Amino acid sequence: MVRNVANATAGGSHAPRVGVLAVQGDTREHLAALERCGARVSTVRRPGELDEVDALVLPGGESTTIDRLVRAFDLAEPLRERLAGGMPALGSCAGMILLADRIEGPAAGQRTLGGIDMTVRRNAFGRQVDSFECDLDVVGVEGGPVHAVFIRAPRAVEVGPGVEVLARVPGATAGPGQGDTIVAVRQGPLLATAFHPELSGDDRVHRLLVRSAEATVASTQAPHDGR
Ligand SMILES: NC(=O)CC[C@H](N)C(=O)O
Repeated sequence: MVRNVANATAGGSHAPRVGVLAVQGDTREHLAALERCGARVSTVRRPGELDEVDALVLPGGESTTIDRLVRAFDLAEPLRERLAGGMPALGSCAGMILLADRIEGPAAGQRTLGGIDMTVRRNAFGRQVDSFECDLDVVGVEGGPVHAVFIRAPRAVEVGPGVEVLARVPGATAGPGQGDTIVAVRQGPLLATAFHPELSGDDRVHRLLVRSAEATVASTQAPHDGR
């Protein structure tokens, strides 16, 4: 049951509205995590719904399918514009791929929305560790490591100078032949994780997004309209 906690943020200011892109992939767990962080939430399938949100989660799923569907729903250009315009966003797994400026050896015709200056490799952990879990220290997340669930996850193989690396999986965990691998990054208001933060019952990664959305909303509100 989804609870309305719209007034739960400190100072009684309006809680930000955070959308979850809902064309394919897992949305329910993200919506619940965002609500627990004090956001108002909604699903986004159309450009008009995108206009309503202050921030957006791009969930995991299948990045080629999500790419096809956002284009079919006329969402690709509006999404690119919002991302380029500074809307805070969190991309998880397939969502991380969508936020990447480049894919290594993309599937035929596959495009991304872009926003983060990095190259990602899809299904980067090979068969041995197709899916795995581990505890990771994530820069900016306080209170100990995050339990990270990886499902046919990508990794960043190259990041530009403006990209902050938030987490790496040690080579020993990532599997034979792998060095330390970049699995969480931030560039300005855009966050991406190769793992699924919505599946661990730990809302601290979502909280980073909601904080960023609160800051964006606060900076665009007139000084005296917060009552
Ligand atoms: N869990 C996921 O989101 C998997 C991502 C998927 N392997 C892709 O390339 O799109």
